[in-house]
Amino acid sequence: MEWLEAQGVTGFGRPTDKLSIFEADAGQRGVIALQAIAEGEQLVRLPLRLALTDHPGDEESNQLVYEGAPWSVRLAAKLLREASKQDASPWFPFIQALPASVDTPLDFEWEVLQQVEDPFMGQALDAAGWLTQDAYPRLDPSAIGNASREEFEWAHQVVLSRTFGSAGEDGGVGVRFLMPILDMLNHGGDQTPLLLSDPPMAQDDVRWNLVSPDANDESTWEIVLTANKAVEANDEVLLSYGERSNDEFFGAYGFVPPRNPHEEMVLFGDIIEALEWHHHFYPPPNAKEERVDTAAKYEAVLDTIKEQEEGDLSKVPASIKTEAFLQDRKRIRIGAADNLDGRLHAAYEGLARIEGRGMDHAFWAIMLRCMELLSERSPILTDLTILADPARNPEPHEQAYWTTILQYYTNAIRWFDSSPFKAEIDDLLSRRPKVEKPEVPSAESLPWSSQLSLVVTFRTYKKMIAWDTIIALAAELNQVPLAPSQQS
Ligand SMILES: C[S@@+](CC[C@H](N)C(=O)[O-])C[C@H]1O[C@@H](n2cnc3c(N)ncnc32)[C@H](O)[C@@H]1O
Repeated sequence: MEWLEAQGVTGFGRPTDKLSIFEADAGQRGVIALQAIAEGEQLVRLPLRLALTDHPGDEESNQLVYEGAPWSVRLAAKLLREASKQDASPWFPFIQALPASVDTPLDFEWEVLQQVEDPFMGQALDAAGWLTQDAYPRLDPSAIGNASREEFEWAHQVVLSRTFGSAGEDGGVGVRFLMPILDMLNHGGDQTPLLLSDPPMAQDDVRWNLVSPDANDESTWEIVLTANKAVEANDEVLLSYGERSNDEFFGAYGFVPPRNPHEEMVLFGDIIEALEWHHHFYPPPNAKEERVDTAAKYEAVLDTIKEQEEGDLSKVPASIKTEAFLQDRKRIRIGAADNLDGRLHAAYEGLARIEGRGMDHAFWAIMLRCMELLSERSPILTDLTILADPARNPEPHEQAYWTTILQYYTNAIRWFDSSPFKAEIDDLLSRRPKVEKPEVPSAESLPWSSQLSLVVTFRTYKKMIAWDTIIALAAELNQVPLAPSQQS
């Protein structure tokens, strides 16, 4: 605290200030209001020079770190260089306050990670693990203060779970930085009351802004923390880490926010995979059609989508268009609240038009894909039963939530099973080629742990998204009288 005061930080940690750090049982820390706070109150001022930064123009990093290293590797290397200087580093008190370990899925047990069930999350975790493995031997010891592999892994996880980014001039990310105090705030984002498609409420209490009274004099720049709403004394103060899907919160930060309306599920790796899948399940209605004619139809649809993609991409700031971003953007997702990827809908509608199928075909096809993905995972009702089990989930609010949700999806699935869609979908799914898969033990048979609880929660939200899409599309197709009631 003395260090913060000496650095010119105001509004934090002294007995008269309104905010302070608290530590929970498991060693997790957060920020608490010591007194009532009014909406709009400016709470903390942090001089920008306190930030440990990385940006493409950082000469020291450009010299020491290998070319093409991702920002997270560069910032982790910088953190380790400062750590190695011990108390000769101006950031030493900050570095000492960083968590000794960061519990993210990168360190989870193998049996637990096998329960994730989402192949795209699995790939993302493999890629994140590989990035650390690949980076360490490529870094000269002088770039990382002679850190060991374990120390580098720690620094990389610290960076992934605690970095903030300023807005860049082109609308992308400008400078990425680690900032004392700001990094003690836990996430409170948008949250829905029950289903992911329900209207959300924002849970964050504060926001940060970069203020630059004199644009030419960086020594005057500050990060200012301001209250978004009134906060009562003794309440935890939360900051939104942004509108992200659970993949990012789970993969980089090691938690799953409750009822996140920005949750998504990947249906296909890219639009080509989506078209190949379509061709398998919905071969051309005219059996005599030549292969070349079919190929031409698919190519016409693909060209239209690619043109649209290129148009959309041209509006994206250059600083955002990293290789990882472009790869991720190819993925075809569904979100909460009937949120379909426009490319998928346009592609399937385009094919329906060319092939003379009904215009509701796209909805049928997407519903089928959701069912297929669900059929490859453990049943949602089993997961919900686990999460609603008081022996596994003793927290009363959570248990009550999962019990209500279990009831809702029990009704929803009963409703779907008696709908006209069920037989047709089952028939289509029975035509899938059989794929041999390795046997994975059920989650129920594994010892219950906080890691397993997190993984089961993560995969359950994915299944909720898929079921919500099926229900919304079925209602849209209007062949059934009513969507299931939310009441039990
Ligand atoms: C920026 S730090 C926040 C401070 C951190 N709690 C600490 O003890 O140093 C981000 C980490 O805090 C935890 N965290 C933040 N928000 C959370 C939330 N809403 N639920 C659970 N854990 C959260 C996660 O471990 C995450 O990796």
